[in-house]
Amino acid sequence: MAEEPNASPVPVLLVTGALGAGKTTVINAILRADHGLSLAAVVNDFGTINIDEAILSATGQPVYGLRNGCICCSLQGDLLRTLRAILSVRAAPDAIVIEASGVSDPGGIIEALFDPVLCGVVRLDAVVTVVDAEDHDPADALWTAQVRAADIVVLAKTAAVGPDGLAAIRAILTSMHKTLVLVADDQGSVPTDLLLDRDVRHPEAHTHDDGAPIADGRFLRLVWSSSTPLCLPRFQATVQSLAPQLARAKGFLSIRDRPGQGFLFQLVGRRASLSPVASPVAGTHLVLIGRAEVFDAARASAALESMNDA
Ligand SMILES: Nc1nc2c(ncn2[C@@H]2O[C@H](COP(=O)(O)OP(=O)(O)OP(=O)(O)O)[C@@H](O)[C@H]2O)c(=O)[nH]1
Repeated sequence: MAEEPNASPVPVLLVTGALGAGKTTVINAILRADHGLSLAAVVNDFGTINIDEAILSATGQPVYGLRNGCICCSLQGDLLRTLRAILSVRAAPDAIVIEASGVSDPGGIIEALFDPVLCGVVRLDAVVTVVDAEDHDPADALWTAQVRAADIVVLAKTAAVGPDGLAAIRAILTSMHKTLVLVADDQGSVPTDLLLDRDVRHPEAHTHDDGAPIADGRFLRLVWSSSTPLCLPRFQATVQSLAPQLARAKGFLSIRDRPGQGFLFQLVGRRASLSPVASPVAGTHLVLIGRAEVFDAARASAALESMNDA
């Protein structure tokens, strides 16, 4: 592969959901959105004609089609080959969006992404499950598997259901412990700040962005940086105290007891992780996205600052 040995793994957004739920529509909106990132999409139609590939190619971002199979089983080898091809171009994309076919259990794809060859060069960032607000079957095992795998649920076709219908599907998702639920508009648009890495990969764009509203004011973004290496237990305690207010958080950390080693921190839904990164990290740079109704950006910023108190 052509990428530099020390480059950080390219984040992968895995988009899953039932047949016809609205996955391609959502990916189309992600590829077209004004985030300034270069993306590549991998689509997996369960048929011989790759319609999704044709639709998404019109976005101008590179699209790679996997034909006539199902990534979760027979196409795993093809997925690995395709990801390697994407990463072998001179400038690797900022992120890769993979559309699973509607008949896929995302477990197989998630497993494929942890392939020993791939896991140093790509990193599963989030599983996004698109749910048709009008037409869904919570008794269906595949639907349940797709929703259970989700870090983020995107509700599509909500205009077709009234407030009661929306409340009903929200109640089902809440009972499945899905806390991060976004509502797509008719064009499939959702706030890409919650899905993509822009703030972390291009931090210079948001250094003075404390509590800025995003996504029609439903979320607030806080960017916090520090040149002082963090004390890990204090960081963990602070994140734990803030987590109930947060929809998403991520960033690069340097930790006092691990000089020279950078870490990537991720919080999505209820899942938090800290993983070492190959490239060196200068200081700490965090992006927190909180739910506007509960998130106090000033207090969160003060809590983060106090981690550096002697
Ligand atoms: N009215 C309405 N139609 C939608 C919305 N999202 C998707 N659709 C329509 O629903 C149909 C299926 O949408 P796709 O985005 O192709 O769904 P998909 O999940 O990619 O479908 P498969 O790849 O076949 O599994 C298309 O006709 C879309 O135009 C929405 O929010 N509102």
